[in-house]
Amino acid sequence: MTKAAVFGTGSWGTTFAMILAEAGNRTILWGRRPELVEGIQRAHTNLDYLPGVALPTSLGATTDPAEALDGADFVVLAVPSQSLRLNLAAWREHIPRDAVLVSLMKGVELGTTKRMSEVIREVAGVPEERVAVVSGPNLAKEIAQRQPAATVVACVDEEVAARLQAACHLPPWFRPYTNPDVVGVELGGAVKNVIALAVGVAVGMGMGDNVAAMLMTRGLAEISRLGAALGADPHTFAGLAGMGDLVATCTSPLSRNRTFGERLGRGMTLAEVIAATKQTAEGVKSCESVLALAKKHDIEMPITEVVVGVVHDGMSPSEAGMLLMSRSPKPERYGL
Ligand SMILES: NC(=O)c1ccc[n+]([C@@H]2O[C@H](COP(=O)([O-])OP(=O)(O)OC[C@H]3O[C@@H](n4cnc5c(N)ncnc54)[C@H](O)[C@@H]3O)[C@@H](O)[C@H]2O)c1
Ligand SMILES: O=P(O)(O)OC[C@H](O)CO
Repeated sequence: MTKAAVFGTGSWGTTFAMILAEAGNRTILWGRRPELVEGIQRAHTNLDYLPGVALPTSLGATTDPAEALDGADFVVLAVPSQSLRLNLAAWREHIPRDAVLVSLMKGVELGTTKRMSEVIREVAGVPEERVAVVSGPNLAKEIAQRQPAATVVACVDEEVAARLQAACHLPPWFRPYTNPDVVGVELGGAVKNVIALAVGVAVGMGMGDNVAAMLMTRGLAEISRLGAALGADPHTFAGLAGMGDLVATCTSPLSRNRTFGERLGRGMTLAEVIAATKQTAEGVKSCESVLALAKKHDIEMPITEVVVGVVHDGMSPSEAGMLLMSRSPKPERYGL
């Protein structure tokens, strides 16, 4: 039987572990906090991240990385992006030689501007054929409540992608598609969080659907421009990991990124919003690394730029709106 070790007992790590367990894989969750791990083992609940959700009784949990990794075929990583490097360095000695490392994370590393699959390859010392990414319109809470969802499993090795697809295919609940375009799938997931912050700010300011549609569409243009510079397949951005995830995240009140932006748009200070945010809103940190990555490749990302301004540099939401709307007029496909 295939074994999956899932690192991170947050909302998505736990939900994806539920899928893997119910799809018939021997699945174990690694978590930092003994009381949370004990709740999963004994009461089959994760009260902090998925209250009211009954976890499969077959789903194991441990605080010991060596126990989680022993005999694992898939090592699934679902910790906050900025913590991956340090965590993985502590786990790597226990990772089985042939295991496939799977990123569920949607961020870009600060400082290095590396995507999560790049960090994994570097820290674990594994070739790209053994690194996969899962990304798509996957709001964890909806999936944990057993609403249907689809996702994308990306790996340059199509046989590995197909194996992971089979491992997490759970009809009629969870439907994974494969895609060899790791760069595009990963970028779609990371950059949509930045655009969701922008949409949230606009919603918080009382703006309507025209503004949200404008930001989403021009946001997709930013994602596509950056993707083209990094060698992604442009078709990926029209798919689930591109437009699909952008729409889900920018329109759902369940999105932590959109909610974060909405609070800023309503006039809360950054410190107040951070204090009110209990879970990971990756775009808050990744907006800076995405912008740095864009600058490295000489790509214009005006929405990302004002998100960095509002979140980190004291720019007011109305100033950000003014800046975007006062840019020189251009053909729609400018820069694409
Ligand atoms: N929640 C979703 O709907 C969803 C869906 C798809 C992808 N993702 C992505 O999955 C990743 C994980 O998100 P999540 O929603 O599960 O986050 P979460 O905020 O719900 O949980 C984060 C988990 O990481 C742990 N953690 C926090 N800091 C840590 C550290 N320094 N070292 C180790 N563990 C640490 C927390 O205790 C918690 O278990 C993110 O990159 C997110 O963008 C989330
Ligand atoms: O809650 P968010 O904003 O982190 O978004 C969650 C998922 O990435 C949606 O696919």
